[in-house]
Amino acid sequence: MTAARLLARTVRGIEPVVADEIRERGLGDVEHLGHREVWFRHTAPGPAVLGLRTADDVFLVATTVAGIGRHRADLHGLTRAAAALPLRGLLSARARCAPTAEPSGVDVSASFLGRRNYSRYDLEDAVGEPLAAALGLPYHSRRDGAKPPPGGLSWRVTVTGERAVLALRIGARPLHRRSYRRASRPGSLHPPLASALVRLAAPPAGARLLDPCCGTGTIPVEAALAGSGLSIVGSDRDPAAVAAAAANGAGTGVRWVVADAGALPVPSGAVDVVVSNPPWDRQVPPSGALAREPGRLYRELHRVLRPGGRAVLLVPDAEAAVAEAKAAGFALRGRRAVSLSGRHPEIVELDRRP
Ligand SMILES: C[S@@+](CC[C@H](N)C(=O)[O-])C[C@H]1O[C@@H](n2cnc3c(N)ncnc32)[C@H](O)[C@@H]1O
Repeated sequence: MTAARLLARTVRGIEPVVADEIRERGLGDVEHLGHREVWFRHTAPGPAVLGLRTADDVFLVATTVAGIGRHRADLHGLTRAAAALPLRGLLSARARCAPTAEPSGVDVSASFLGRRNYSRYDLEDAVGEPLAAALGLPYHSRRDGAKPPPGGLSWRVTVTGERAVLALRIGARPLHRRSYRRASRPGSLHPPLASALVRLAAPPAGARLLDPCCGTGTIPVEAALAGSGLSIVGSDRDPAAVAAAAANGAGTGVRWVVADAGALPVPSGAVDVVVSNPPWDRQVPPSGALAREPGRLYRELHRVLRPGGRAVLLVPDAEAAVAEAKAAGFALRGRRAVSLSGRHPEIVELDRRP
């Protein structure tokens, strides 16, 4: 049996974390990592691929097409390739992963790097129209900001250099859209990134995990859903944020607390792992003790963590964070830059020195 090629898309900077999750869950053999992409293969992919928590979305690769330059005429090659796709095989592979009702239509989302003499909508139409015709379904263009109705077959075209990749989304909606998200607020963290932070912290089964600036609770909820029987507390100084977190985390067993991260109601050494994205200046400013004295966070984390405990934090200024963490008694284990919505924060991994 020929293996299906799959493509997981994610946040720039956490591709290796996604690759690890794919391997660990036995979802396939990782082939290579690209810009926001992880390519893998599986002989018979099943519904488990939709359980990937660190990916934004997962697709079946339909084909790759060379010779897609910067001229509009170059799109003809893509149109011919889309019209000739072996659709039956693709659709049955998708149905094995995600049994769905009869699709309502076809939609396409495209992206490319570099200057081109066509728009992303031209690219989408070049693929969407022949695909819809071959499938006997209506084509729902995204031109002028139109939103395709739910229940369609969603395709993705990515052009890098002169190579286009055409792929079919497996799930009915993007994986990053979590069904637990009832409440959102400014600064809510992208769930796959929250999940990646938890994986980097690698809490052992039954560990005590704390997010002292939990906002709407994305990190504690992702940690709870990862399912290794953790004992999790999410706290925040803002009661409205804690109420939102409690709504998002209903039924997860996470304990929610209103507290200032500079003076946590937690005994010394009572925490194994801290995972958090502390307040960012422009988005959600620090308040209370953290506004008066930013280094206070690291001293308080050092106090509540047991010796050898770990903190994984997403911070806007890694240089400043690492300096403060070292002064408080942490050792730097690693750091990696990520790109998200035009911003470039860093993940810093810290070990609490004994
Ligand atoms: C970037 S947001 C966290 C977002 C969160 N991860 C989510 O997904 O919603 C930072 C949070 O820090 C909180 N915060 C600001 N100052 C604080 C302090 N002194 N103690 C605890 N929380 C604080 C804010 O209320 C805000 O909810």
